[in-house]
Amino acid sequence: MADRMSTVDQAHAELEREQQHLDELFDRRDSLIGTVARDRAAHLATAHDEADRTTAAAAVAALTRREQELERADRGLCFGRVDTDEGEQRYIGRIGLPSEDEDADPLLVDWRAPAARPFYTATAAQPLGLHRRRHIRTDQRTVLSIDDELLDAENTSDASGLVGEAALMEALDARRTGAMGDVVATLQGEQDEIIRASHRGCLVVQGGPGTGKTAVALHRAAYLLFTHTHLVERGVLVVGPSPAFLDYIDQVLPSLGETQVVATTVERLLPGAEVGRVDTAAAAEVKGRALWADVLRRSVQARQPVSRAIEVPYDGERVTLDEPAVAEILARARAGQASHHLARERFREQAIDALAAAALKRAAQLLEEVEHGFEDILGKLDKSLRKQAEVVGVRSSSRGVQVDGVATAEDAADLRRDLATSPDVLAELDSVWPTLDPQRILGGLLADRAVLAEYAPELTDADRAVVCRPEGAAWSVPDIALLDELADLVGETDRAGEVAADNSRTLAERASADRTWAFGHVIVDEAQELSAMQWRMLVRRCPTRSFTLVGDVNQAYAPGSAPSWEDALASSFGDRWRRTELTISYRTPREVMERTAPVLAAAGSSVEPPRSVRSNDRLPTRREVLEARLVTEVTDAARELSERYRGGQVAVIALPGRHEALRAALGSSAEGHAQVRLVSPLDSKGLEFDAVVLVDPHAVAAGPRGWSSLYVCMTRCTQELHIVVPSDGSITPDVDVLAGQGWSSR
Ligand SMILES: Nc1ncnc2c1ncn2[C@@H]1O[C@H](COP(=O)(O)OP(=O)(O)OP(=O)(O)O)[C@@H](O)[C@H]1O
Repeated sequence: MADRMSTVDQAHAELEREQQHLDELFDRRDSLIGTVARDRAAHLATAHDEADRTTAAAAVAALTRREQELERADRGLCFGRVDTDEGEQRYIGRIGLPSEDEDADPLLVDWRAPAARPFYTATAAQPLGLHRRRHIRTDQRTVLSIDDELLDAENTSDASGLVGEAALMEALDARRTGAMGDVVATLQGEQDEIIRASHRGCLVVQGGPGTGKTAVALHRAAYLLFTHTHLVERGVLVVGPSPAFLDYIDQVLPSLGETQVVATTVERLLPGAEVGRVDTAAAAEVKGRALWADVLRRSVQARQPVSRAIEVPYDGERVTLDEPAVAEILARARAGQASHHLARERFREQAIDALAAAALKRAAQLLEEVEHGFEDILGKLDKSLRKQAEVVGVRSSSRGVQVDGVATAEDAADLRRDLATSPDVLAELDSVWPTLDPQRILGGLLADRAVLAEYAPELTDADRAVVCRPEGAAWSVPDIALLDELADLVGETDRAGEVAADNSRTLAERASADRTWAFGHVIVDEAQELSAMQWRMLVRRCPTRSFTLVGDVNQAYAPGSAPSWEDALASSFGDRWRRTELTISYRTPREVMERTAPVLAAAGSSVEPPRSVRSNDRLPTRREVLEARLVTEVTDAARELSERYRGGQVAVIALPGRHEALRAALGSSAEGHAQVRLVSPLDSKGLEFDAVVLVDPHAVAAGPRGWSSLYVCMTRCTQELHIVVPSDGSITPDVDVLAGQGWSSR
């Protein structure tokens, strides 16, 4: 008893010590916020003119970012400590806090710093110079509990290979809130390795459901921005599968103090193009094929200008360029890899130069004639000559016309400017080389099967039939990648990109407004869903090809999505990518995960589902009911779960055709109970809930990519899965992989 008391006392004393330390950290953080605010005010106060303000802008932006980072760090400011063999204690936190004494060690080490690494990777077998790892659980400024792991060779408690197992299990068992949180306090070794991998080239992270791919991808974004300062300038692009998914992950990066990130879906990447239509699966598959790059190039090439003579009015005279001269200018403008609009811009510049030279030559000729005494021509020239005379050095006076015959550079520049701003000249040049509108080109191409046959001979008649649509119809998600390809071929018309150049705007605003913005790194979640044309679109956003792609080929849903990473990436990355794997499922309990093996096999996969880190003894249930009773049964199950998982999230996953009836019956969730959400299989991708009621799974499996879709639906729960099967539905025994052992009937 005495021993037990002393252990309790000891634990209490440790808790007190950690509380004291946390208080000191918060004091330091608060004082740093004050310093940053004062520094920022000083920068602004000393900026007297525009040039000062421009110089100060970068420093002010950096200070603002630091202030936001400090302010947001109050949840889990410090979450860990490592004790080294040398007797050093190093605290690990969400951000770094320097000591007031510049020569002293930091008070808190940022989780991304190299010095924090052993916290995530040390094991009893490989202690990396540590003898203790401590997880510190806090609520704002209060220490709630501490949990120690001793990293001695005799300690076999980490045989699971998990880091901070107690803290991890507590995090995984917690109620879901509907928003993803960061996992910075409990990152595991295999995740840490991926987060810190080199940012160069393309890294593919394959992992089954719940293995932490999304978590790893987002923490990697934060790590890369912390470690490689050049990325802060260009930002990191995070591409997710749907707006619902972006809402779900919305808070993770801000909680990690990151603002230099643009999170979006692939179809929102093209400024000015809106999606308002859903393609059939067949149309989406055809539109995703890489061959469209050639089809679209041909359709732009067919709109190349044809050489012809140019004639423009200028001060009562006609200035002309003959056809061979225009042909030469066109050829010069087109040389190299320039886009349609960039080449057009060159053409206009050179054509105006040539017209100006022709106008000067014509005026000089006229003046020569004047010098030789053709008074009648003088009369004819009258007003127009006076104007041109200024250009070529003719001075008129009451005593008549004086000619020196030489145009100054300034005169020539004036004439050129006159031509370059003349509406007649611009209209003539436009008619030779008009601007192109990607939306009109694609609209025209998809509206006419004969045109499509001309430009897309690679497609079959059946393919062309499925992609044809009425002119003026709204755009679909796959159309956006085609529009983006066209936008790239035709190039920008005004290259200024006012918003993109406006340094007072956030990086997200500037980058989102500019199709040509080059990001420092791109992270793609659910990357297995992207088509070849969408990959091309993304590669254009990062010319250095610095990518992290996370996904699971076994969860692929998109029509035509590739069966392997090799196939998916061949057209855009060739073999210039490396692959790594996440193997442990943190989300889905073992009891549920085991039931997915036959589904995965039916989906055509040869791999096993990932190993679950948890078991909770709750067998998934299967209830068979008559169709007429199905809505009642689902509603009752959802209500029961909603009460059991108070404060959490329950999902009813059903095909959209069942939503109307289910929504009406489910109504709104009772006060204090778990929120019940009705989602389609597609929308459930990437999300998670405490418990899931899956409606008519055989109908899900019967749809396109059905088994993969069913695999996704079954792996969304952190605690319980219940399936409701209509007993008068069409389950053929040989496909009923949801029967047999491992299911409970209640
Ligand atoms: N190291 C960790 N500590 C605590 N929680 C973790 C950890 N790794 C993952 N998780 C949690 O596990 C769950 C699944 O993670 P995540 O959504 O990143 O998996 P995923 O591989 O993207 O899943 P899916 O492919 O099914 O969408 C999340 O709740 C996440 O917060």
